[in-house]
Amino acid sequence: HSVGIIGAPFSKGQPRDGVQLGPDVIREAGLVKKLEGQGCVVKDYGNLIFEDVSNDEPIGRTKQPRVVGLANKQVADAVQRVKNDGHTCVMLGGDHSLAIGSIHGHAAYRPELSVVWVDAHADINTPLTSPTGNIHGQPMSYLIRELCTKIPVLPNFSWIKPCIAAQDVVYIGLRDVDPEEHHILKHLGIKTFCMTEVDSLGIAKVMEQMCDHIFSKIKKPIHLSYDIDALDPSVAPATGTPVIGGLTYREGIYITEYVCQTGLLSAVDVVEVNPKQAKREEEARFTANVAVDLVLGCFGRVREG
Ligand SMILES: CN[C@](CCCC[B-](O)(O)O)(CCN1CCCCC1)C(=O)O
Ligand SMILES: [Mn+2]
Ligand SMILES: [Mn+2]
Ligand SMILES: [Mn+2]
Repeated sequence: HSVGIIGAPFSKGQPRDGVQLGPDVIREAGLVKKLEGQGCVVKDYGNLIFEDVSNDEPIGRTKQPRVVGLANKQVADAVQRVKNDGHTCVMLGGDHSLAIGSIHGHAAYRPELSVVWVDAHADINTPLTSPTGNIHGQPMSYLIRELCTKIPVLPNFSWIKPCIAAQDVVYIGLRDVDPEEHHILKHLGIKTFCMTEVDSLGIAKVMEQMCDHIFSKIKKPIHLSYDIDALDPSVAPATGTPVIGGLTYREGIYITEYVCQTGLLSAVDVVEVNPKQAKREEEARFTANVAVDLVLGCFGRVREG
């Protein structure tokens, strides 16, 4: 595997300080050395440098639109460049608003994508349905073609062209979905495997049925967007919006191993690691180590040795 890593130290899609430290704590947990140790060729493109935007007043309830729009344009260009250079792209967040740029840049390189969204949350609020105005709860609404009529004009967002079809999206791990989001998921008929289905089917069947769904027509490259809060807080405590009843470490890793063996993984985001949300230092380190293990699973680490 040839891997290109981009660090995106960005936090303005949500209100809690610390998630901008995610890329460096994940690197400090040995990501590059461990990938090389399992035979990957790794190019670390370093961290993007995000300019601040002064007077970034909310538009309606939507917070920090200008700095989020600007940052995601940089992410989109960087991801497209990593793909053009021939690597599978690993984007280290930073908050989940960064998926706007990551998926947009990936789709610019490969227009036909399937998106596997692993998260406690659906992140599909529109600016008008969001209860918080935090854009990390909204990224999918800017990307899914069928929602384009629901998105108001926002400063620094005009470059974004919806690039994903609802039928090419699958969710795994949902357990904290806002009512308006649930309406959107149902209305668009988006395939979801919430935690109830993970329990009733088991993770192996979930992955089989997920692939049946996204590969039902043609096999498209996979964009895996992995929010660390999909995992149970006992496994990944250092994150901004923890929700109990999450994926076990084994289920979380199984998802990455399964996606790896499809041979179709083209880009992966690992987001919402926030060391400052940990009660103790070792919780931050533990969460970073789990994030590293998820990436290793994406690139061929098998637990049998
Ligand atoms: C579920 N939607 C939330 C959370 C989004 C999490 C983003 B992620 O990237 O971490 O997945 C929360 C909305 N609730 C907050 C508490 C009161 C009820 C609404 C939102 O702010 O939209
Ligand atoms: Mn998320
Ligand atoms: Mn989440
Ligand atoms: Mn469901």
